Amino acid sequence: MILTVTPNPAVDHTIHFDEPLQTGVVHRTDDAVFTAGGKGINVAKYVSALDADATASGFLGGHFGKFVRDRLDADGIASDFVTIDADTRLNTTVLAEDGEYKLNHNGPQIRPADVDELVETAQANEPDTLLVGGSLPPGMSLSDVDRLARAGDWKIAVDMGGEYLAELDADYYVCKPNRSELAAATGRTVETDADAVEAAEELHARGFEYVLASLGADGALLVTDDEVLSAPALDVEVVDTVGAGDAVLSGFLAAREHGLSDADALRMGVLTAARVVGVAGTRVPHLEDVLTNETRVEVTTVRTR
Ligand SMILES: O=P(O)(O)OC[C@@]1(O)O[C@H](CO)[C@@H](O)[C@@H]1O
Repeated sequence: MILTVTPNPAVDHTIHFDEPLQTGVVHRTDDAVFTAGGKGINVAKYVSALDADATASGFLGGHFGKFVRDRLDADGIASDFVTIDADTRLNTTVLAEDGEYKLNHNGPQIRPADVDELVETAQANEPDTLLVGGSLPPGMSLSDVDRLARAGDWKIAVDMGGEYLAELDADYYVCKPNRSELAAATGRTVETDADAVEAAEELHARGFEYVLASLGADGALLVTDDEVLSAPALDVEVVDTVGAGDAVLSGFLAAREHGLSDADALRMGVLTAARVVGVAGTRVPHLEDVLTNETRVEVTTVRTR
């Protein structure tokens, strides 16, 4: 079972305008979607849709926390959250004619006792893989993530910003940086595919067993102990890119739960992301047939190591 820990969940509010945004103007629309979000929660939703066993955990509080909990229940996603006194946040994505605006709140204050309860919750669930996804709310530090990593006999995956990846200390199974997170984690400039490979290999050398880099329209890379694999992105219509990186990691983790190879896990990541970018916000698209019925993505070996 995969336990996904989202320290900083959110109600994701995705709102669409057919015009460019302007200051001093009231823009109005009928097109708004509210979903339960936060990177770990998205992974729980996508992994469950990929027929792997997942439970969502983390901190929830207030009305938005109740919304997230109720939505997960309604969608049949197992959950085991720590209830906090402060309010879970609301994150807004504005899709306008002039682009995609992402507005994220830093989140509620977490107390040391909340972290203790989270560690106990993780231990009680006895997952074989524990994923920590997304930003850390005020009051929670990277040493708390290392503590979670060491608190049980599980493989630990992280879907966190590059500035976090640079500082983590425990032994990690997999991390999933995007291009800018690769740059932030390594201090390198990451523009070309070759730059991405070198930065991902540097992270692997720092102790991540797998580095799964999501590169948007350029697909994804997987660095393993033995090789560097690459998979192109599918050419699909993009509604928005929210949750795309979470989808790449979800495909990878679900494939590992199903006992698939490294190449198939990378392929499943890219195929899952191709479906997720086609729906608004972090809604879950149809994913059951992702590996069997989809055009096969050709995975190539960039280099053996
Ligand atoms: O502020 P964070 O924790 O870095 O990111 C949170 C978030 O933007 O990421 C998800 C998409 O990946 C959304 O569901 C959510 O709103």
